[in-house]
Amino acid sequence: MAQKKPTMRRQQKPQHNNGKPGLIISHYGVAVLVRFDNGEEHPVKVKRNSDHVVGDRVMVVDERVTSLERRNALRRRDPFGKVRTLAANLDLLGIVVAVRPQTPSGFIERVVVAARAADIAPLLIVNKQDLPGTTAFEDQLQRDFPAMPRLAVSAKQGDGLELLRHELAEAGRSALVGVSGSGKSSLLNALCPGIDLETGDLNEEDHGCHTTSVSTLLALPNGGELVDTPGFRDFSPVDVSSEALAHWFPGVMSILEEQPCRFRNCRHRQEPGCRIKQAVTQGTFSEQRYQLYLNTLEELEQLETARNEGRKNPFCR
Ligand SMILES: Nc1nc2c(ncn2[C@@H]2O[C@H](COP(=O)(O)OP(=O)(O)OP(=O)(O)O)[C@@H](O)[C@H]2O)c(=O)[nH]1
Ligand SMILES: [Zn+2]
Repeated sequence: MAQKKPTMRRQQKPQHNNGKPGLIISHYGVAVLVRFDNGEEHPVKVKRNSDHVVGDRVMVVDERVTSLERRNALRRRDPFGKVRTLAANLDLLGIVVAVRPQTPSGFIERVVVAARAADIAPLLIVNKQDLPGTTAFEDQLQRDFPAMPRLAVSAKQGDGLELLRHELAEAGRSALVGVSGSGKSSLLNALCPGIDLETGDLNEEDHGCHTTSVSTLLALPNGGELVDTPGFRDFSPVDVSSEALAHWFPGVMSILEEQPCRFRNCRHRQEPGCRIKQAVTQGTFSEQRYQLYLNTLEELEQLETARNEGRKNPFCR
């Protein structure tokens, strides 16, 4: 069948009314840098609390940015209860940890839950291999997260970077998360020589120190893209239903695959015949991790109750 000829009106429509498709590659708080599909890059103003993030496919019409539908997004609740989107359309999430500064207990578990629930593959990146104490730290990670893919690197000395480059190229689009000072910016600088991201001298007293203020998407020389996000000390997942939590929580499924709980909808609290409670009693699931599971479950249930009652996020201060 002959193709319908485009009308004159369509042909004459000015470019800016049609909108220009692109990708957000940097976020500056009040503006985003968009790489348009024609290769041009321009900053475009956005409202300070707009939900546009790095990795968003966008349409820009008359200097107004509209984010298109996301495949996924990494979101967390900040310490004030506000939901923050960190990046969109990710394939892999690198969780950067190091022997110093210590990653707070539960941080990795909660990031893993958020990543898995958003269909983003988590990868533990153990940085600062050059520091003493790393071997013992790695042994602990192996005991705590036996099923998690893990890579040992040193941004400073270059160890493991070839393998990391390969993983990132294979993955597609990745983001790095980790506590402040774990070395995310240093890793980006090492992987992308010449970008010169600001790195901070570690101040042991100032746990809240931030050296990264802008989130950026970088094209890696060997393939793949990487988003740098600011560091934070806690990671509270938001896009996980309380019912699904156990499914994503590290260490739970391997127990339930051996033998499930008596009740299919068991939340692993006080239900009779609960395999997770049993595993805690037998010492095969740590009491500390179980507490973390219960706390996260409680938080997610509170969020759901508030949502169902049309109330505001109960954690907002
Ligand atoms: N010894 C050693 N120090 C490192 C390594 N990687 C990073 N550092 C140091 O750790 C400190 C923090 O590094 P950054 O790259 O700024 O950490 P960050 O995770 O980006 O921190 P935020 O931007 O605050 O989130 C700096 O003093 C780095 O020089 C490493 O492999 N070995
Ligand atoms: Zn159970």
